[in-house]
Amino acid sequence: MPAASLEVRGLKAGYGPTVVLEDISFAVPAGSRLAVLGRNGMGKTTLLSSLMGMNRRYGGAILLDGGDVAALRSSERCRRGLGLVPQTRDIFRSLTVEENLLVGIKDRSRGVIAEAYDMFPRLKERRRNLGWQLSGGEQQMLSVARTILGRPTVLLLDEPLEGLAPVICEELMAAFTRLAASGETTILLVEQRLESALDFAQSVVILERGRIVWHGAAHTLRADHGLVERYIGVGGLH
Ligand SMILES: Nc1ncnc2c1ncn2[C@@H]1O[C@H](COP(=O)(O)OP(=O)(O)OP(=O)(O)O)[C@@H](O)[C@H]1O
Repeated sequence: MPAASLEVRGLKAGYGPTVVLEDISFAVPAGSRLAVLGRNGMGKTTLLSSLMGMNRRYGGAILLDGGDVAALRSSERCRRGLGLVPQTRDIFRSLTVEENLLVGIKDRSRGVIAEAYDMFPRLKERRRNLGWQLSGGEQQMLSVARTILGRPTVLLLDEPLEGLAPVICEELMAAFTRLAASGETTILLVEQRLESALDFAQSVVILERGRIVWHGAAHTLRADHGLVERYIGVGGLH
């Protein structure tokens, strides 16, 4: 399946009675790469979980290739092509790498696991290891690989580089870039490492207190240190 477009219109969402996101609107063309930036606690994770239908929505539309999925439950949104790699790296710690991948293949044949091993050869070497025996970087690769085996047409990545060594970050970013280049997945990346996010993304939205305060091209943000200091913090770019 080719990548899908994503359009969010007037999304208002939060947790129980607490409204976190207000009036969120943006569009991501099919096959493109968007970075979602902002300081801690500004609503980035809430945005991704709201797109997946994992918390409360008060209003607004979420259009996947033009079809509104906002009223659908999470499992149905997954079936329609949304895939999330959560910040918590949710792998099964007591299952092997291969067993974790089998969970991700949905109704496809076991052979597709080779795709995950092509993407991250390290996982093949460790295929009989249990989840808890993996390093943080390997756990993240497994979490990403498992989501990708579900063939998402829009992939949501929540701070995939958090706490990882630079060499592992490079390996992950290279894999995301290859994935984006395949034309099969539109990618939304939430990331604190600004340089990596701007190297990867074509466009950017910046969240502040649950609202979009800036939306534009990655190269425009990179060139505007004043903007970076204002919304992301001093030292964001080197
Ligand atoms: N389960 C929850 N119940 C109530 N409020 C929550 C819940 N999770 C997050 N929030 C609140 O929502 C706001 C946005 O949090 P969120 O985690 O989306 O921000 P973030 O930009 O992803 O931050 P970080 O970079 O620290 O992960 C914060 O004020 C937070 O306290």
